[in-house]
Amino acid sequence: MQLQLALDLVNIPEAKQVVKEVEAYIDIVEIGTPVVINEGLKAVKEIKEAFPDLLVLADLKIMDAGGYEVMKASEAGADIITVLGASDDSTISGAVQEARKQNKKIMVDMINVKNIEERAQEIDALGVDYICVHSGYDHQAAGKNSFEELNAIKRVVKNAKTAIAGGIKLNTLPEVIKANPDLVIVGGGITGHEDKKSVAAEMQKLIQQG
Ligand SMILES: O=C(CO)[C@H](O)[C@H](O)COP(=O)(O)O
Repeated sequence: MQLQLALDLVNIPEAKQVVKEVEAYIDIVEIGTPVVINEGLKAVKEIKEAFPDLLVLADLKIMDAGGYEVMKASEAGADIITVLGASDDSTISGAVQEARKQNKKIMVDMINVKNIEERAQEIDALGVDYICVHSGYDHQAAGKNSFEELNAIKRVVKNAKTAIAGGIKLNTLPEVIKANPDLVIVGGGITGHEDKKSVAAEMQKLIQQG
């Protein structure tokens, strides 16, 4: 099981500072959608250049033109790029095709997908690398999480790795670990703390203990 740090509410210098603090305890660093909106793919490029040994995920949440957008994120240095599960199969296939050409990986974000098991099965057959259940900020504000959805996709996904994101904190991580996803994505659960290093270290320790 791997740990991904999601950076959403920072500019590029702040992002570099946070990654420097926790890099020993994370496997993947995510340049979140708000960072890409504010700073562009330059944020991906600068983080990859500063931390070449970390995998960098560009959370573009692609909804259309999958091939083209994956190509642009790949040029910026992204190792993994996100596409929305709600998008058309042709968009997801286009993204996968381009990712194969560029030696990159595709994560499908299932945010707001209703028929989660059926859609996860269809998406798994398209050859994506990760399928991620995700309670976005607006769902989190309504007190929701994706723990049940993780169990649901784990029942049907045969090829892709599974991931979970959305409001995961140190106190809820043990429940997530029990469901055994391949990847746990944490944003505010790390970045919201003064001592980010200790929280990331504790999370990595819990993950290693299984
Ligand atoms: O993609 C996102 C929001 O759309 C976030 O990166 C993801 O939800 C993880 O952040 P947090 O742990 O703070 O919820």
